[in-house]
This record gives sequence, C-alpha cells and structure tokens, in this order.
Amino acid sequence: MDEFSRLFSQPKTPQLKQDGFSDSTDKQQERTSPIKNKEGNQKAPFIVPTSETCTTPLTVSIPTFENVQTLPTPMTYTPLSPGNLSMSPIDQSSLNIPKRRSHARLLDDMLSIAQPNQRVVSELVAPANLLPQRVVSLPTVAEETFNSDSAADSNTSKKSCLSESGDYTDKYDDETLQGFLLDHWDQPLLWRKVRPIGSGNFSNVLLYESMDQSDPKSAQVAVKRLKYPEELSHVEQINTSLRYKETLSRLENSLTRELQVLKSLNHPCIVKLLGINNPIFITSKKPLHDLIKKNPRALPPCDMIMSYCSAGDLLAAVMARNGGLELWLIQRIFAELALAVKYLHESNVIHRDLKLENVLLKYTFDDINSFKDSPIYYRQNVIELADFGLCKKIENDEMCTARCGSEDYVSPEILMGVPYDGHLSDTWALGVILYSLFEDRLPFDPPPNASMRQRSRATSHRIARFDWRWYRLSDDDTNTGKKIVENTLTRKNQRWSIDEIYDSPFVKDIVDKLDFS
Ligand SMILES: Nc1ncnc2c1ncn2[C@@H]1O[C@H](COP(=O)(O)OP(=O)(O)OP(=O)(O)O)[C@@H](O)[C@H]1O
Repeated sequence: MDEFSRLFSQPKTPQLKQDGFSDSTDKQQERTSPIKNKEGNQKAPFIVPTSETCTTPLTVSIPTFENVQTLPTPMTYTPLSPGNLSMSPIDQSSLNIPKRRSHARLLDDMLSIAQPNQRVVSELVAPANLLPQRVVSLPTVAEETFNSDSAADSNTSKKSCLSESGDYTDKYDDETLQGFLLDHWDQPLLWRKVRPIGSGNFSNVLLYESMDQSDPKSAQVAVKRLKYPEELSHVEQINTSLRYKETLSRLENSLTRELQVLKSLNHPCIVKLLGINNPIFITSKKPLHDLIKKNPRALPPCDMIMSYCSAGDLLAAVMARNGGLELWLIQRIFAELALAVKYLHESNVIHRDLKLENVLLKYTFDDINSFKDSPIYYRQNVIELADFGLCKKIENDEMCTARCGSEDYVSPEILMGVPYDGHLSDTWALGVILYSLFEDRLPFDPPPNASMRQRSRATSHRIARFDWRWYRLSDDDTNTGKKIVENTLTRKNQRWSIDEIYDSPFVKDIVDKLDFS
C-alpha cells in the first residue's frame, strides 16, 4: 500500500464533544477567565459581550480549550510583508496539507452523543517533536465505536434493523438499495452497491448504480449512510433515559435540517439530494421518533441518495498529486466555490463546515486540463460543494451561537465563544481553503522550520492571533487571489463578505465567463 493509500485508509477523527461548549441555548453566557501574558502574569481583561445585554464581563474563560486559556489579547492582524522574507523557508517539493487529523467539529447538536472520554480539540496540538511531515488521524475511542471504514459493519446492523423495521425494507439486502427519488414516493427504484467512496465522522459514503439505468441523473449515485451513535443503534428495549432522548432529538434535528436544506437548494456547484431510502426522513418532522415508535428495538438506516462526484474530494485530489495546483485551476475551483457560497448566503443558508474535504470534484485534474481549451470548459461545473450536516437556515441578521466547524477552518470568533455572524465564518473558511491551495499547507499549522515552542502551540492559539503568513507566494505580487486571503483571514469587522469575494478580479474574471444554463 503506498503512502497516499495508507493516508486515505485512515478513518477520520470523529467530531468531538466540548464539555464547556454545550450552550445550545440561544443566550450566550458570560464567560470569565484571566488572560495572561507570556510570563504568566494576568493582563488586562479581554471583553466578551453577552448577546442579550452587551454588558462587559470582567474577564473571559475559554471553556475546555486548555491550551487557549493563556491567549494573548488578540492582536491586530499583521501578516509579514513579502519583503521580510527574501526566500521562502518552505521546501517547495513538500506538501504539508495532507493530514486527516482533527476533523474536530464541535458539533453543538451532537454534543450529547459524544463519549465522555473522547479527545477534545486542545489535545490535537501537534506533538512538540513533530518534524514537518504528513500527519494522519490518530485512532480515537469514537473511531472504535463508529469505525468509518467498516461499511460491512454498518451493513450488518442495517440488515438486522431493516428486517424488523417494517416499510421499505423487504427488497433490501447488503448489495441492493431500494430508494425513492424526491417526491416520487410511489415509485421505488433499486440501486446496486459498487464500492465505498468516502467516510466522514457522521456517515459512510458509498457508490451505487441504478439497476435499470433509465435515468442518467441517478444512474450513478453517492449514498450517504448516516452512522448512528452506538447508543442509538443497539437499543434492545425502549430506552427512556434522558441522555438517550437528548441524543435522539439532537441527531434528528441535525438530520432533518440537512435534508430540508439540501432539498431546497438547486445550484450546479452544490451537491444534489436526489432521493432517500425511506420517505419518512423527508416527510416527517420527527422521523427518528416516528421510526422508534414503529420499532423500538432499532433505528432503520438513513441513506441519502446524492449526486455522485467521480473525482472525489479536493483534499484527496490535491494530496494525490502532491500539491502544486496550477493557478488557473485554483482560480476556477475557487470561483465555483464562491458562486456556491454566494448562492447559499443569498438563500439565507450558512454552511459552517467549508473545507477542502467538502469540495467534491466532478472531474480529475487531468480531465479538466484536457477540456480546458474546449468550449465546454465554461459550460460545465467542475465542483460540487457537499456536507450540509452543520448548515443552518437563518434570518437576515441572526447571529449564531453553536460552536461548530472543523478545527483548521474555524474562525477566531467561534473559538472565542462569542455570538458570530455565520456568513463571515464561512468567508473565513474560504480564506483558509484558498490559502491552502496556494501554499500547500494549512495557514494555521506550525510554520515551516518552527521552533519546538511554536510547534507545541495549539492551532486554535494561532487562529486567535491571526498568526499566518505567506511563504511560497511571499514575493508574488501578481496573484490577485492573495487579496482574498488577506481580506478573509482577518478580523471580522474588516473581513470580506461573499459579495466582496465574488466581486474581486480573481473570482469575477472566471464567473463572468461561466455559463451553466
Ligand atoms: N456526492 C459525493 N460524491 C463523491 N464522494 C462523496 C460524495 N459525498 C461525500 N463523498 C466523500 O465522502 C466523504 C465524507 O462525506 P461527508 O463530508 O458528506 O460526510 P460527513 O460524515 O458529514 O463528514 P464530516 O465528518 O466531514 O462532517 C467526503 O469527504 C468525500 O470524500
């Protein structure tokens, strides 16, 4: 098995519980904690207003981010000027992005699902002696619980669930999926399993092909199979514990939100929900409760039938070619991503989990290169944005309080625990993505040639300090995309909105040429 195959065979790190982050209420609590300077002396307090009163607490505490408790007062963002670096210290041949490590999504909705002994984000600091190298996820307790690679396991439990769960199950076996295209609940269709294609913290994704192949749109589909938490998947009798009920409700909220939002979206650069294995997941407001009532012993599987992107996710694709994506390709991919996010924000949806793994490619880089000069180049989208598990439909000026996202992409205001504007957290994540494509490293990883001390600093610490800089592009004054990064990886009151990103020459030059109609 070569190195890349080995990397990708690693299960993703599950999203993790933050005990101190259980503020699922809308009202933000005041948090207090002394801020210390380098010597450990208490500094002037950092101020966090409450969402309700906007009064000033004396100090702030950052719950459970042990390594963040000594945050300095966030500094003005000062990326080092290109002139300060005569030569990039980065080894141009090395690629430092590839790390399937901390997909540490602080999923507010899932808090009660996590096991008490799961890792927390602050444990994901790079070991002090870590040399620049690829880092993969370390196995965790939760991975043992929901082994993301074990499609076979999930099939087994699926089979036993299904045989007992009534409707929509009789035609099912391990290799065959019965499902329904949206709003065609009276016409069951059959798909045959081809192979697993990916896995996340909350799902396994498998490729299926239609048995009759009559509809090209659903001839090949990606089936996103929800992973039920252990405590929900092996219920031998009706479980009336409070924890069980909370877990069920939170999972149900998250699932129905993802499905309803996906169902409402229609954009070429966004993955499509084509159907579902059981219409109750779409038609009921409380599908899991309804299903449990039907069969209290186990939950039947939830299989979302999605459009299939045959070239996989962007992180995997970038890794497979060891980075070094050409500028025109980065520009094209990012322009489509900006289009997708603009559409989402105009639809009052925030994504909250924008990252390289959630950008899916319809074509390989080689394929894109091969039709780059043909007229279809601008008529065909090359990406689809996926994973709406953390998305939220919001009112116009609604602020969010749920701390969620993936560790490397999360904005400082989310880390700080203050109510945040989800639009701006999305544009922060876009900045992280674009930087990563330009530099082949994540912006808040330990810098190349970092000292032991710098390495031991948490990613969250660097994020809170806006501590990033250009390396590979330090001397490049021609790349107009740099402006997007510089105006997104910055304080929220200076940060670009999606419209500003869209209007920047780097994006506009491409989107003006696109014609997906
Ligand atoms: N429509 C698709 N076509 C091709 N591959 C897909 C598709 N959907 C998902 N994948 C693959 O499966 C992986 C996991 O999917 P997804 O991110 O939706 O799951 P998740 O459990 O919500 O993940 P996360 O832990 O990131 O929240 C993706 O990174 C991608 O590699």
